[in-house]
Amino acid sequence: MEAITPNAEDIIGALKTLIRAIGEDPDREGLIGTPDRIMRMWKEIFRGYDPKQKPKITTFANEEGMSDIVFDCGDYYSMCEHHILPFFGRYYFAYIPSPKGRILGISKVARVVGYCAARLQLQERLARDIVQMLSEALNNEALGFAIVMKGQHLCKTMRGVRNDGKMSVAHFTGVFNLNSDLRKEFYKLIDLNSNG
Ligand SMILES: Nc1nc2c(ncn2[C@@H]2O[C@H](COP(=O)(O)OP(=O)(O)OP(=O)(O)O)[C@@H](O)[C@H]2O)c(=O)[nH]1
Ligand SMILES: [Zn+2]
Repeated sequence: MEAITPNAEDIIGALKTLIRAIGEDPDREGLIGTPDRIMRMWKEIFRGYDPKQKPKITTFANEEGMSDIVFDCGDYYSMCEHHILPFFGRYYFAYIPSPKGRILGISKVARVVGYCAARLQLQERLARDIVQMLSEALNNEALGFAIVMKGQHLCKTMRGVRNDGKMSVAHFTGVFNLNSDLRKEFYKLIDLNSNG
């Protein structure tokens, strides 16, 4: 199917229609700039569709042949594909480099998380997209990846079922799948990094 690339006027017109649909006047002073603002905001929060904004993932030769667990964690913000409402939370990531391969520049994990999250997502798919992109950057030579994503979905808190909206996903590859001791070490690192 051919991609539709509507022009700014069409997008602003569509947003005005939606604003009218909720019973508002898109031409009143407070709302006059809103469609344009949403259009610019979507460019930013959905930059994950733009290949030009794909982060460049710096890697280094693993000169010492290390195969320790490397851990990183941080926050993420994404949008659920069912309701286009935010879900967000903490991610906990680990990998074990190939002793003969390459290692990741560690800030690139957060950059990849941010890029993959900037799409209409499922929390489950987001976890896999992150691992896939980082694994490919290491020529799929790393020994294994682990990721836990905790998330709060506004589509479960501010509407619908209206409960606390918490969801967690854990995804493992390679040695993390094969070795339960490694998974335990990973969960210990999550505990160490969860308080304070
Ligand atoms: N597995 C998964 N489900 C999600 C995610 N984000 C939202 N959902 C769920 O997607 C489902 C969509 O269900 P539908 O029945 O089609 O939509 P709905 O009528 O708005 O459902 P309610 O939220 O129960 O009112 C809901 O159960 C949401 O909670 C996600 O990241 N992963
Ligand atoms: Zn949703």
